[in-house]
Amino acid sequence: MTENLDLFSAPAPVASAQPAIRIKALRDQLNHWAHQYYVLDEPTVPDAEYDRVFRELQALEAAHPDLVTPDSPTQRVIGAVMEGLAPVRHAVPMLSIHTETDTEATGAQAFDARVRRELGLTDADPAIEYVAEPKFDGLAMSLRYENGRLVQAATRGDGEVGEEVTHNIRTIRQIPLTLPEGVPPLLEVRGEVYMRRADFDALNERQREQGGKTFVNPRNAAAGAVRQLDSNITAQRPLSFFAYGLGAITPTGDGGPVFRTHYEMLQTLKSWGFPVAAQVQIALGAAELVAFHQQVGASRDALPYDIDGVVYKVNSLQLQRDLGFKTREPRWAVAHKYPAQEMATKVEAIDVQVGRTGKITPVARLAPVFVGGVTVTNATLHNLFEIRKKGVRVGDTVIVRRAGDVIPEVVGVMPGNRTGYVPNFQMPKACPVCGSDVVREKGEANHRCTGGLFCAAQRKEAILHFAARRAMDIEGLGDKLVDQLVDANVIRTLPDLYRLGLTSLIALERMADKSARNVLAALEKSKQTTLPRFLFGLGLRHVGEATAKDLARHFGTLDAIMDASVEQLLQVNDVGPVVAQSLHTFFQQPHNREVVEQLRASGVTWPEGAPAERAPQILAGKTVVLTGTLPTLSRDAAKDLLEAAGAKVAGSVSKKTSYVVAGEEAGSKLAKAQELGVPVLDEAGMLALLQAGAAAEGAG
Ligand SMILES: NC(=O)c1ccc[n+]([C@@H]2O[C@H](COP(=O)([O-])OP(=O)(O)OC[C@H]3O[C@@H](n4cnc5c(N)ncnc54)[C@H](O)[C@@H]3O)[C@@H](O)[C@H]2O)c1
Ligand SMILES: [Zn+2]
Repeated sequence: MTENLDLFSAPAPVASAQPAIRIKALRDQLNHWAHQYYVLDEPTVPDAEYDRVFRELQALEAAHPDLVTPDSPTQRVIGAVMEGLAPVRHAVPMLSIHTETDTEATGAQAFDARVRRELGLTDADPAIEYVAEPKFDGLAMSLRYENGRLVQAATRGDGEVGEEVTHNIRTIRQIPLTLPEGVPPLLEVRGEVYMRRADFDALNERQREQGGKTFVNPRNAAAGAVRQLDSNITAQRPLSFFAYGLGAITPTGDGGPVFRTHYEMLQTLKSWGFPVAAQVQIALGAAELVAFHQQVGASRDALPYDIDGVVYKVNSLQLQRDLGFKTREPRWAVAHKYPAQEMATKVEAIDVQVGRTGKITPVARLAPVFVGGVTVTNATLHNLFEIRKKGVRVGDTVIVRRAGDVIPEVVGVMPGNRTGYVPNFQMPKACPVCGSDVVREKGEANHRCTGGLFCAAQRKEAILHFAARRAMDIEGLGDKLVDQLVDANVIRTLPDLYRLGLTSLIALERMADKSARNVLAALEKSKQTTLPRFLFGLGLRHVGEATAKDLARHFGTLDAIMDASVEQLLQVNDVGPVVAQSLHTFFQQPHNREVVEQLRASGVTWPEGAPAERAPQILAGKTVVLTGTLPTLSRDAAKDLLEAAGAKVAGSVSKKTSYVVAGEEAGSKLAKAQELGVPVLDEAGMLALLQAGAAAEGAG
């Protein structure tokens, strides 16, 4: 391997000196990589590197035809049969496709010119009709149907002999198991098994969370899934299929050819229930092939699956027969690639980034590399475990993948490129943005900053959460305004919200005087709240509305919660070790306590109660109806308070109603209460009742 890699990094001088030696070295290298790629489903170099070495070998062999041997990778389809899978001899060989490496226009023109020359056409003859298709990045599959039933599915293997994978292919829902009546008695449909990008990302995310093996790319994941011995594993890997051709076929009826053109064949396969890509289209002459290449290239990122190029095929099946085959590829088709989605480059440093929810993501700073159509200088390493598993260290040459709009990631390390000792990457102990402790919870793969409210990286998300309807309910404080406030550095921590003045608001772009006043009024109103809302609003990890209520009921006061030990927190309903530890860590951070104190100092307040066991259930068994708009409390906040005191909050007034709490524009419910003689309270009256009742109960 080391010897191979020396060659890989310093090809030129050897090449000129000893073509025979160089040719042998290149073949060994390609065979080695192909074994990892096709047999082990574990490529160790990007396709672009493989292709580059492949082209070098092709060029050398072209210059020294006497050195060409039939076993050269340029002369045969590479592949093998995995142990445990039965070999299948293909009735019609499954070939490769010649790759046109020229630029957009010249690639298609070169192919068209070659086809015309081989068919003996002159400039006077009309343009040739082609079918242009996406080149799906998966693995080739041959599906054999006898009398309309799927009887065998086989991989390409070395083109002559593939692997039987029928048991696995049956788990793919897109592949019909039976065909409509009237199909040829023997029919081999060929196409590509692939994995959609979203399915691939979800699969890897799942693997990452469970600490399992992640896959380098969708092609690799699909190949691995298809070549399983246990079809239960395949069934858990979401695979898809596109049909693009035929193998053996017995003609129906009169024995004449079943199809005249490739396009007609694809349309028929579609009508029989096979997925055929919507992009497939007829193209007349080189010009339309070029247009197709451009058009599909422009929409490549938007496709839900990876393609590595497009394929041009002569449409007429008669012309295809006339053109025939070379050793490893048909003369009537060519693949025209796009810029690679995986490239090799060097890791110059590893930094960390703090996300909006505090997640700390290690990021590789890269030597700039052109991949997936853009220049990439950063790629995610996901988390510490992924770094360890892949063995990435600073200075390594790594494989970077950028497909679609997905953020670039490091998928692996090129083997054998490290020359000296390089220390392993370590997670920082303190958040690089705010300096708070960085922790990793038990059973979690990700590290997080505990800075929460204090951490600038988490500020926007934290403010939006705090202002949410179910939290502090600050009307008018939405996405755009929060972006503006944080970007202009007007708000750095939550307490800054309550320091907002008219001038600083109006200074913001597109902020009218009226809306500024509304925001200030909403802020003022939000100060009267409840403990569960306040707790929920702090956006503590794992503390949703229900947990916030449980905590408030159990401890009664915020101070009791902040000072609680992990053991004490564990006493609360539904609070497990993870939540207890996370809460405890949060309130141990001086920054977080300070934020809470400042909020209280700016006037945020709530009625505090006693711990749950002695909670004053002064309204136990009473029904209360809320109606109209209260001056300071929102409906939800008032409801929380009443329920905490044991009341049932009902929607309509009846004889059984104990109290009606009425605000402005109370309307018919107020009238009904007066009619039935039910006591009516305003907000102040309600609060007085709750406090007086609590005091009386506490004394008694
Ligand atoms: N990274 C590595 O180590 C490594 C090793 C070996 C090979 N490779 C890669 O494998 C590829 C070489 O493979 P190949 O010789 O199998 O050829 P190929 O994969 O480039 O082309 C032939 C294949 O294209 C597929 N295909 C997709 N869409 C198609 C369509 N519409 N019509 C027909 N066929 C379509 C079929 O599966 C067919 O077998 C190269 O891309 C190479 O980089 C990589
Ligand atoms: Zn931080």
